[in-house]
Amino acid sequence: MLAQTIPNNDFLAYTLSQTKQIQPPQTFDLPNGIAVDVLDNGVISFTPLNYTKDIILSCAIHGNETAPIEICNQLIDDILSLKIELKQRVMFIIGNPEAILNKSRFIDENLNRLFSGAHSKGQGLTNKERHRAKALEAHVALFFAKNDNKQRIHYDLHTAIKPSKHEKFAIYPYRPGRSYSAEQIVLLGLCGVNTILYHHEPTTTFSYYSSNKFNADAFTVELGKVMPFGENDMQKFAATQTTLTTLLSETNLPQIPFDPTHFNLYKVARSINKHHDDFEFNFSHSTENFTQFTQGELLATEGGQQIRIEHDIEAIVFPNANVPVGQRTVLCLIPAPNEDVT
Ligand SMILES: O=C(O)CCC(=O)N[C@@H](CCC(=O)O)C(=O)O
Ligand SMILES: [Zn+2]
Repeated sequence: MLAQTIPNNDFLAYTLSQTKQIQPPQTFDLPNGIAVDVLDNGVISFTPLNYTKDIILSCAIHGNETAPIEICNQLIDDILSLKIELKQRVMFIIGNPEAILNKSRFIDENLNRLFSGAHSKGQGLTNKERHRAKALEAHVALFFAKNDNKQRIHYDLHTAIKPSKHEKFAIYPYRPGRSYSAEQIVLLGLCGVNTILYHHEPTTTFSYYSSNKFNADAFTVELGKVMPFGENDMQKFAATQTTLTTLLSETNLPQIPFDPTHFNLYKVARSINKHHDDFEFNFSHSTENFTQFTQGELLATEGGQQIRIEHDIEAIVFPNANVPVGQRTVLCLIPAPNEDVT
């Protein structure tokens, strides 16, 4: 039965084989009593009899970010083949299967700019990413709706286009009125993620959607640099894989106090959006994420205007001039050692 449903327990291969002809939702039980629901193409949930957390692990919101896909597919295989004794309810999402097949970040539009209803604004539901964003929002809403007394967690796993001075880092979505979670930052640290960026405003990303709409402990987690399938050094992700396994298979997590000196803590000072087609950075294409600039330095030009560094020192992340007008070209960061973490 199981072998027929997901051959070789390879959910990625199964998902990629289904992009043209999507099967209706399927439900079955594992021999250890875990209920498995294949809810949509690339969406699968596992429900143990008793649990305390509702966890979402998503990957391939950008189709060419392969390491997170390999990590999630391995975790799914480990659950299906009973190597992991699952103690928490979990839903895995392979975000954009068609972009995976196309080996590209997206097909028509950046999926991670289409959440919190952005899919239906402006031009409306006119392409596959817009439909997918709407469908994924519904899956998240249904998954989290089942319980309102469990801890909700969503790690949206990515890899970055540029190399980074801090290889692994997480974006903590804007959450006014809620302190940051020490337990979660410590857990990210165990994943090898020792750099945190506190976002300063609402966004249309997947992690912000889960954080804002469902009070989830949600993060965009950047695990390294984008590589094609077969070129990821999986040793670099061993701590992440082990810690996510612990998250899924333990009832109680290790109690480690949060020590801010173990982390690089930044907050977003500003997000620089593109206003003109001629937007250009004043630094080389090979500049790494977290490169620092000093006050007054010229960062970029567009429409005859100069954009300069405003604070004493700002570090940049995700520079990308090749985005549509209106979208983010870069985030400028300043140190944030004293945010409210409890
Ligand atoms: O390396 C890059 O330029 C982009 C990597 C990436 O996909 N990052 C996410 C961050 C989302 C967030 O700000 O939470 C994205 O740009 O969608
Ligand atoms: Zn990404």
